[in-house]
Amino acid sequence: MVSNAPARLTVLSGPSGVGKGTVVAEVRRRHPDVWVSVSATTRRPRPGEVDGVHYHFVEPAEFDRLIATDGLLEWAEYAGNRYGTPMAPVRERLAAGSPALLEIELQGARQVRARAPEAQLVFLAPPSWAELVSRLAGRGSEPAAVQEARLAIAQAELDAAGEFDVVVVNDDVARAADELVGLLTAPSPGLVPGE
Ligand SMILES: Nc1ncnc2c1ncn2[C@@H]1O[C@H](COP(=O)(O)OP(=O)(O)OP(=O)(O)O)[C@@H](O)[C@H]1O
Ligand SMILES: Nc1nc2c(ncn2[C@@H]2O[C@H](COP(=O)(O)O)[C@@H](O)[C@H]2O)c(=O)[nH]1
Repeated sequence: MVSNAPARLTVLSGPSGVGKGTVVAEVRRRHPDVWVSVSATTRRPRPGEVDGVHYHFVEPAEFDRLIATDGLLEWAEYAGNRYGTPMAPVRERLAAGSPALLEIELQGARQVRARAPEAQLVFLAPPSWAELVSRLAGRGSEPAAVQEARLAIAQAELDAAGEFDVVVVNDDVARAADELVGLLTAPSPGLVPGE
């Protein structure tokens, strides 16, 4: 199963509210051995989010330090906050021959492509624009102005779907998770980013 798959770095990207976190949670419910990177962010935690589990919640100065010490595989400013993938855990996973999954936005996906061209880039798309708007509003985790900002970014992200190796439509969580599991288990060459 997933734990026996060859080492591969997979990026899951897609607009805010499309369901990336939901689909990854379903994949991990079925396959707890799937390893997902925990990002660093300057965003404040939402209710229920746990430091070190959902994100490493850091102050801007600590994020500056991570950048300055080349501690991030990629990072981006998104809707007023910064987000980045800690480099060391990803390198350790891949060097040990184990796959790694990143759930990140478009700018970060582009940086991974430039730094690790063999990475598999997967775009999660909504079934429609109206459904994306409805999911983001329905989640209710951001005020209306922040939802608007995220939707403005989402337009550009949807336009970039063609840059990805695969597009998975999240019309149904179970079906999208099936597809993602298939991609995570597909054969690929090994890879250690930054080497
Ligand atoms: N296939 C689906 N059908 C209906 N609702 C869904 C589906 N997938 C996810 N959702 C719902 O959409 C909302 C947004 O999902 P989620 O938080 O996983 O999105 P996300 O892409 O991780 O967002 P962000 O990038 O902002 O973190 C949630 O309320 C979730 O329950
Ligand atoms: N470039 C990166 N993007 C990341 C990372 N971790 C998460 N994200 C993406 O940011 C947005 C907003 O996330 P939210 O939790 O505030 O809703 C979303 O698209 C995430 O996928 C990262 O390390 N690098």
